[in-house]
Amino acid sequence: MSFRLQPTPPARPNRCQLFGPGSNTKLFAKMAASGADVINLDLEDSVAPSDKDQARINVIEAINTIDWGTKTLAVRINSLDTPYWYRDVVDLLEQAGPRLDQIMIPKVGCAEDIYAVDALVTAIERAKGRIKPVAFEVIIESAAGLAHVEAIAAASPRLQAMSLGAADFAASMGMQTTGIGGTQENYYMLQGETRHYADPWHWAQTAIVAACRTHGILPVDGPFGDFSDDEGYRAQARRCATLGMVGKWAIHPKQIALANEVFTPSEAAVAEAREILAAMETAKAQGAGATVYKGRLVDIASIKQAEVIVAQSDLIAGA
Ligand SMILES: CC(C)(COP(=O)(O)OP(=O)(O)OC[C@H]1O[C@@H](n2cnc3c(N)ncnc32)[C@H](O)[C@@H]1OP(=O)(O)O)[C@@H](O)C(=O)NCCC(=O)NCCSC(=O)C[C@H](O)C(=O)O
Ligand SMILES: [Mg+2]
Repeated sequence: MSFRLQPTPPARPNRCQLFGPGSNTKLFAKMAASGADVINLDLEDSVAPSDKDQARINVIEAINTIDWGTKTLAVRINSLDTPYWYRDVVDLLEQAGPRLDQIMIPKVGCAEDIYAVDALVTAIERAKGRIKPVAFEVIIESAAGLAHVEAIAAASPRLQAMSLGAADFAASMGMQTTGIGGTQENYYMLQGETRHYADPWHWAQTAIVAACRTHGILPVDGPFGDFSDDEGYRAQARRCATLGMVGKWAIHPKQIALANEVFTPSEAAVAEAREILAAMETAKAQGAGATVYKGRLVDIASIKQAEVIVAQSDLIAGA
């Protein structure tokens, strides 16, 4: 371990991020009443170019007038290769009230993208006397984004969360698929006649988790497009939770409960983690750094592992 301690990410629940197009005002109240921890009002790819201006107006009005409870409230702006993004930032920062928590920056390719948005946001906050600094979340969804993921994670103290955007990522990488997340038909190894399916998103997710954990940011998995496939969503979410991600997007309300279920540690997992902590307390009192729990080794590293589970559970219980 480096002598530098690993920073802790923001202590807020981020199990499910529910998306809705900024052009579809009928969804806003339903999103506010949902069980999602984070709301992402979208100005980007779910909004047609002809609707961009109106969507921006809708979103600002919704931020200022709807009761969003204790949810983290975020807006996905347009990407830096479009003519829309600066107007998104200016209007949001000038016209949306303090209830706006976060701006999500899509298609980030390098740390300088964050620097550019940070400079604009900082200038407007100073000019307008905004007290609460707006946080950032970013989407890694291009080859460049993944190649520069660690520098991006280090780019601004505003950065709180980072997601993998499977659709744009697949396109940027030239992947032969139109699926958004999940199992891919041609990604398998052959053993005799049997196909063993592997996970083509795994390496990108792992790189994101490592960058996030290095810099105290919440790692999140992005969309799962087939919202008729609950078990497919669950399977991908479980793999992400196992890898260290804290949550996943929902692009339809039926995915919210699935995300909350997977990213809330089960009672059994929490009970086991507490038993490991107790076993290690007993071991330490006897001068031992390792002991046996249910027939397997537990040692000082097991304390940290168990503390991760207990901390996740406490965070959600206290939210
Ligand atoms: C996908 C949808 C267009 C489907 O909408 P719809 O046909 O209306 O679905 P249903 O009829 O099944 O809806 C049932 C009820 O649920 C409400 N609803 C639907 N969607 C939402 C929502 N997002 N939030 C809250 N409530 C919602 C309907 O109004 C129905 O209500 P009721 O009539 O009262 O029963 C639609 O779900 C949708 O627009 N989803 C969000 C799409 C989106 O935001 N996409 C952007 C994120 S994904 C992305 O950008 C890719 C990423 O960047 C990458 O690169 O990977
Ligand atoms: Mg995208």
